Amino acid sequence: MPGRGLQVACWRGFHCSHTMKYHQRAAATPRRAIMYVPGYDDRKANKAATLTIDSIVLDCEDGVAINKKEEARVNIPKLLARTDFGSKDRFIRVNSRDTGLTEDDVSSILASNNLPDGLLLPKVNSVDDINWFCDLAARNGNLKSLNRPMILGVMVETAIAMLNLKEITSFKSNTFDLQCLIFGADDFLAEIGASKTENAMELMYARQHVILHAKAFGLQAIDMVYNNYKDLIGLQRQAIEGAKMGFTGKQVIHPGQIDIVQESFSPSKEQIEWAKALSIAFEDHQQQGKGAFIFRGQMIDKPLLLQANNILSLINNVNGSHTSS
Ligand SMILES: CC(=O)SCCNC(=O)CCNC(=O)[C@H](O)C(C)(C)COP(=O)(O)OP(=O)(O)OC[C@H]1O[C@@H](n2cnc3c(N)ncnc32)[C@H](O)[C@@H]1OP(=O)(O)O
Ligand SMILES: O=CC(=O)O
Ligand SMILES: [Mg+2]
Repeated sequence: MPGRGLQVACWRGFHCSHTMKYHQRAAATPRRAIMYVPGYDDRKANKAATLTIDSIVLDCEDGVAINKKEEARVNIPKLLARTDFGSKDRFIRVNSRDTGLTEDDVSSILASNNLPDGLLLPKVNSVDDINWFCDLAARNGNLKSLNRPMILGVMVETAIAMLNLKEITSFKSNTFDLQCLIFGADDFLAEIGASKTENAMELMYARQHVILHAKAFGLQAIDMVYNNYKDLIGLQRQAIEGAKMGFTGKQVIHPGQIDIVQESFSPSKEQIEWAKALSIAFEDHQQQGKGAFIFRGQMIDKPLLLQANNILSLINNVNGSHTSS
């Protein structure tokens, strides 16, 4: 798994040191693009295995018709057993609590010896939904066989979830490691009765709200799906916008979206060069006793160093995940 050693170490550190702050627990594993693959669809799963992507989500939820739910939940453990997905993070998205289908998903998927790296819980409305799911999984699943906590991604896609984000993002558990907060924009639009516009201005507040809470609690923030999968220019515009806003990755639905999204969430060569040069200049000026100085025509002080550090740690994580694959 990409960066798995570091990730486990971080988690252990989190539970050993109660003084560690939330913002220090962010996962080192890059999840720039996470792609949904319907859980019953072997052809798409086999295709996904050949692609260069950070994470895949084997889906039991909305990518799967109601009459295919059983097929998906039975097929996914078999897929995990026989398919080499390389260094990709393998998530499973179960059905949400309100559907009454989660219990069957959990007993089929987590009773298997072929567990995924992580689980996505959709349509979470409150921390109670997460506690309910974790209890269910602990009772019915094979989680004790893992020598690490199960990674958890929580999808927020309702108005009430937005109001409850603080308690949702502060969720902690011994068996689950909440790492990602994922914005389900399509369900959110339906819930609030809005229509998607070209520049998605109707979603700006919710997107920022998700980023704010994810970052306050050290979680990865994953941006919305771009449905018009043949429009690569629009995809790139929205992906770059999301990256600039502070999202760490984006959900994708088609292989054609992967490269653009992963590139949009990776620092450019120019940014890396800038960050390295700035770090050196900052250190030199610190030694001269200067907290603020001019670098390439701009005033630099500590916040700019922290921004440069973000770029350097992202590229380290991306490179680390590729060398360990
Ligand atoms: C709001 C939400 O919840 S989003 C999540 C729920 N939605 C989904 O999961 C949708 C996932 N995506 C898909 O099902 C499909 O990409 C569709 C329906 C959008 C388009 O399907 P198609 O028209 O069949 O795609 P297309 O013919 O362009 O596929 C090209 C190749 O990519 C593969 N492919 C397409 N989508 C995927 C995918 N999601 N994962 C893996 N492979 C895929 C196809 O199998 C095909 O490969 P192959 O011919 O070598 O086997
Ligand atoms: O599940 C994703 C969404 O956009 O809704
Ligand atoms: Mg949804």
